[in-house]
Amino acid sequence: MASPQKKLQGLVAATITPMTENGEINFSVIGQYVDYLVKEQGVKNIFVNGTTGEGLSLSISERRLVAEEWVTRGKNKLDQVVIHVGALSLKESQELAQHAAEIGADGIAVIAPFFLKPWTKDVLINFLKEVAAAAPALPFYYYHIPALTGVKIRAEELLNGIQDKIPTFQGLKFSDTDLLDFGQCVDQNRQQQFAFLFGVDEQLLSALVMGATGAVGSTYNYLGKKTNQMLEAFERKDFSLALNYQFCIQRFINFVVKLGFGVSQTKAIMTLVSGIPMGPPRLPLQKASREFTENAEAKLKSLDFLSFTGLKDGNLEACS
Ligand SMILES: CC(=O)N[C@@H]([C@@H](O)[C@H](O)[C@H](O)CO)[C@@H](O)CC(=O)C(=O)O
Repeated sequence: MASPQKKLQGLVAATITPMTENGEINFSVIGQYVDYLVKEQGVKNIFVNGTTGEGLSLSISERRLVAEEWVTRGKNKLDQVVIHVGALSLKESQELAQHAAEIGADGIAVIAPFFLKPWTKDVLINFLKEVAAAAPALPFYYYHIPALTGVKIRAEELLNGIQDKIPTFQGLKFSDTDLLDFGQCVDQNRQQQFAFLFGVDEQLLSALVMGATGAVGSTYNYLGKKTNQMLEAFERKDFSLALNYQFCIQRFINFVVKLGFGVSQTKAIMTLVSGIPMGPPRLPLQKASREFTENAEAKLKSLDFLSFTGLKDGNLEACS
């Protein structure tokens, strides 16, 4: 089992769950997917069964199998595999947490239950604590994504004294645009060694300034290399170059957001960029349209984000 002291940092790809055309999980491409992330994108951490992975649309047995496959295929290749084990049922969440520990995952993350919701910090902490206790040797991350869960308890409030209640608490995955809340999470916990993982890829540079120690996101599946260049520029304090990279990434995200962007579109883009078939999403999501994919491809080419395009000369938007 992985050491709880190993801090999760840098880019973490929120993995897609590959599916076949008839909606079954396509386990056969996960090994290839690991190699692609490591070799082509320079991304060595993954976040499995989260939003991008359609974790809440999978059955519990599917989630167990997907987690197992990523851990097995990632062995000696990936640095860390974090499994999202959030569920509406505390029992299911605990089962998944225990399973993650058994298979040798490096950490677990949990979202707030979003149907019958916790309305106060203390109730949410009690839920998270019960899940974390099912995997007492695994680092625990709270996955804050209020726009999707509808649970608006501020992360700053939640983090106040959290390690007294959840000794394995190791960090926050913050998928929200409230940089006041995020900044205060960092500022008020400077004495702790928490990981502060930002989850809004198009705003990562601002979060780095606020003290983010890493990032979890869908675009790191196919823009990991570009984003790593931004992280390197930031690390070297070349802020102007870092901003160039962020703007370039924003140009792409802004473009696809206007077309309608979500998990289905992420699957289509990843298939296009990596050549690995990600398949359709599961209902209630709908497959991305052909028109979306064609437009996204043209934009990727114009930004020189597709390594095989060879269009450099004509490419006005390409980043430095
Ligand atoms: C709402 C959503 O899906 N947000 C993404 C972002 O990576 C997002 O796709 C990106 O910032 C583009 O908007 C991640 O925060 C989700 C994520 O990390 C996950 O799949 O668990």
